[in-house]
Amino acid sequence: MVRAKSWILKKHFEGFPKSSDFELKEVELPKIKDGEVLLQTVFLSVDPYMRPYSRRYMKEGDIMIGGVVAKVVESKNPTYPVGAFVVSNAGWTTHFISSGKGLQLMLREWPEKLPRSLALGTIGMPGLTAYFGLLEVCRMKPGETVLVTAAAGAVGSVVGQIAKIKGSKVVGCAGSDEKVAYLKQLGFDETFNYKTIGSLEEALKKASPDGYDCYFDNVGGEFSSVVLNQMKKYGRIAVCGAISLYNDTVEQKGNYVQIPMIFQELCMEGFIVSRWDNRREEGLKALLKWVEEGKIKCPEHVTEGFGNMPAAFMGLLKGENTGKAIIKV
Ligand SMILES: NC(=O)C1=CN([C@@H]2O[C@H](COP(=O)(O)OP(=O)(O)OC[C@H]3O[C@@H](n4cnc5c(N)ncnc54)[C@H](OP(=O)(O)O)[C@@H]3O)[C@@H](O)[C@H]2O)C=CC1
Ligand SMILES: CCCCCC(=O)/C=C/[C@H]1[C@H](O)CC(=O)[C@@H]1CCCCCCC(=O)O
Repeated sequence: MVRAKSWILKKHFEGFPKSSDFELKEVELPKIKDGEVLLQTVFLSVDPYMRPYSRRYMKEGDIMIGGVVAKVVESKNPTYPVGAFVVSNAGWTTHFISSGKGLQLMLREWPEKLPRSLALGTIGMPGLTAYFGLLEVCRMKPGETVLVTAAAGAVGSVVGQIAKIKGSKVVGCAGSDEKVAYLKQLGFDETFNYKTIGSLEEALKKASPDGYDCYFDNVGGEFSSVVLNQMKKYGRIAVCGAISLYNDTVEQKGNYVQIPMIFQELCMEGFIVSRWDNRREEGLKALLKWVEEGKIKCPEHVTEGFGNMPAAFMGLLKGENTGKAIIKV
């Protein structure tokens, strides 16, 4: 018999999450039936969406939502033999039983030398978000100037690197001098620490005096209102995330967007990466190829130990991670 440990949402978050909002529970899993598999989690992901998602879609007592990489340890389903690795939205749990529904076998061509954790980051959901957000929503063209926020994170670091591969100038901002230095190593052309600049308007102007063709928006809020006035004519804004707002208890009142949108004839589009589920394999293969060619580097911030998941999640929301935040069981 296998005992599964799971992190439960004990109390809905009010403002910034607290340790007491989570509870660790242990249950004995039943024997698997025909068609089922028993999986052992190897890596887990913490992502910003878990904060707004929990309020909208979860109830107290539910297992925290999230993606994992897991290994098949018992199988009565020939599609998932013992030893196979899968990606699944199993949530914050060490073991689980599945009928196979929702399991995604890892790419057959996954190279031995690449950490499987990348299937939760650069060669997974965040990498696909960068790929489709930049190429399909921003419709970036060579020679254009791209601005990306939360640039040292899982999505932002890939956006910047794809934009360089595709021949644009990239401006990235992040919340510490170490992160900003790292962006330079990734090949970003201009970078700044948004927490230490005097004036955001001046920092944006200095980085690109002619303005921006594309804005890959990971943070939303006041920051993005300022960016709107620095967009070039016919600029495109991919509204990917709004992490600066996720922990708010009182809704922020921002500037209206219409005037800059009309004068500059901007296109602003929100998106969820699952829109391109039918092109998932194309995106993953492109990302894997760039990683293998050394054109995309894959920073990771790995926390050891399943017991540290709440701390890793809160750390992500505080900006402790450079690259993808991963938990190694
Ligand atoms: N639309 C979609 O389908 C998807 C959207 N997303 C969104 O993309 C964004 C980035 O996600 P992801 O790459 O996984 O996370 P990251 O790895 O970028 O981690 C989050 C980062 O956000 C930054 N941050 C935290 N608080 C603030 C704040 N108040 N203002 C500005 N920055 C802040 C921190 O970096 P720093 O130190 O620089 O502040 C932190 O490291 C999120 O908004 C997320 O919701 C992600 C996946 C799919
Ligand atoms: C205001 C919330 C913005 C969340 C942006 C974000 O980070 C999205 C991440 C998605 C990721 O692809 C994996 C998910 O499950 C996240 C989506 C969560 C909300 C989906 C809602 C879809 C629906 O209601 O149909």
